Amino acid sequence: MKFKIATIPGDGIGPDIIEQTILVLEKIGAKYGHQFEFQEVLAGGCAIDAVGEPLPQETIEVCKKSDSVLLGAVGGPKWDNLPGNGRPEQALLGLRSALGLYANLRPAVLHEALKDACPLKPEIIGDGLDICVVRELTGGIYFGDRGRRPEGKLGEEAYDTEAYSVGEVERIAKTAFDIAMKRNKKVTSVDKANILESSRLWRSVVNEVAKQYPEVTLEHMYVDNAAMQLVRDPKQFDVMVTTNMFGDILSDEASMITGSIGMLPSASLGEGGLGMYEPIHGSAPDIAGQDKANPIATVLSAAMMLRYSFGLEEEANTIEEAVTKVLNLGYRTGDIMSAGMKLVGTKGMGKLLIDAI
Ligand SMILES: NC(=O)c1ccc[n+]([C@@H]2O[C@H](COP(=O)([O-])OP(=O)(O)OC[C@H]3O[C@@H](n4cnc5c(N)ncnc54)[C@H](O)[C@@H]3O)[C@@H](O)[C@H]2O)c1
Ligand SMILES: CC(C)[C@H](C(=O)O)[C@@H](O)C(=O)O
Ligand SMILES: [Mg+2]
Repeated sequence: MKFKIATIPGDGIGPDIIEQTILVLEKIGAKYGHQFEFQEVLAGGCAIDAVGEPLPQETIEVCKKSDSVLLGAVGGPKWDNLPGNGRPEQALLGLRSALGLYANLRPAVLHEALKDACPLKPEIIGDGLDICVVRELTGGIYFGDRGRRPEGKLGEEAYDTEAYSVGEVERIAKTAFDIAMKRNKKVTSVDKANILESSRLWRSVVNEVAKQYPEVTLEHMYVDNAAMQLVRDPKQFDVMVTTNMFGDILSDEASMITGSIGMLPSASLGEGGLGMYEPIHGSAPDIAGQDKANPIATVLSAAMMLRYSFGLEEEANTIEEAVTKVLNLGYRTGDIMSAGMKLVGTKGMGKLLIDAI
């Protein structure tokens, strides 16, 4: 089969990890007889430098005409002093919103071979850890009214607003329950309903949606407690569903369950088949262009693309099995390195994965 993939390397380590992921996809294409057609487009800081804006219209058009989007990362210190709405990170929000990608799936799975890289105690890890964070992605405080008042005057204040509609909560709750039905049938909804009105609405809508899923156990948890419980007893979680900002923070925390933020992939999905796939980490300016970045989170995001956008389950499994195989052989990038293991760079890890496929 033939698939069109828009690629957005972006900034920092983005080009390093996307290069390896494209090579992995090409290998999958050769093995299974698929043709992946890649079209690279600009977004983020590199787009600001090239054309003066973080998200050129052409990028949105190319993404909309593609079968899916593969993104590296955007942002970096070079653009840190730009005003909020001109920053590289706005490209991400613009893409998520323009493509209607309201559901962000962030699976945190600890590979058996990486138990040593996980900072949690062996008795907490037990026989392994596997949590799926379902993050609402096109609403909440990221997209609410914001500004300064009175602008530029003495005593100026700044504000950001969190707002959620019933429909927005309903659809992300359904996504979470559907995923839980295919996993261990437990949903933990994370909010701050002891303070926020938007969270009180969130909680009541999640309770309503839960009635359609009698087999799933629903639990509500305040976000501060959830942050603590993720470290104290992560095994209590199966699917965690939460707001845009809480999901951003909790998924970085959950990434340590996997051993490193360089291991955690994501899929951003909407109503149609078009999805955007990206690692949850950022552009890691401290290691950019040094052949040090772990490409596995991006490679695993490509596996999610094959599964969710293209329906290529076997091909997705092949990528995931290749990751497991290479880790079992003892190869590690710096972020997941531990005693006695073999250190490789971004390119070396990419080559090992391709050979394993
Ligand atoms: N999706 C995205 O494009 C995205 C996500 C998060 C942050 N950002 C942006 O990235 C920039 C840097 O942000 P930050 O430093 O807060 O977060 P970051 O995720 O880029 O880096 C945090 C730490 O994790 C390490 N790290 C991240 N990915 C890694 C990988 N694949 N392999 C090995 N180590 C890795 C980095 O070296 C750094 O020490 C900022 O401009 C931020 O806005 C972009
Ligand atoms: C860079 C930033 C806008 C982005 C977010 O907060 O959504 C990132 O942290 C992520 O997790 O994808
Ligand atoms: Mg984040």
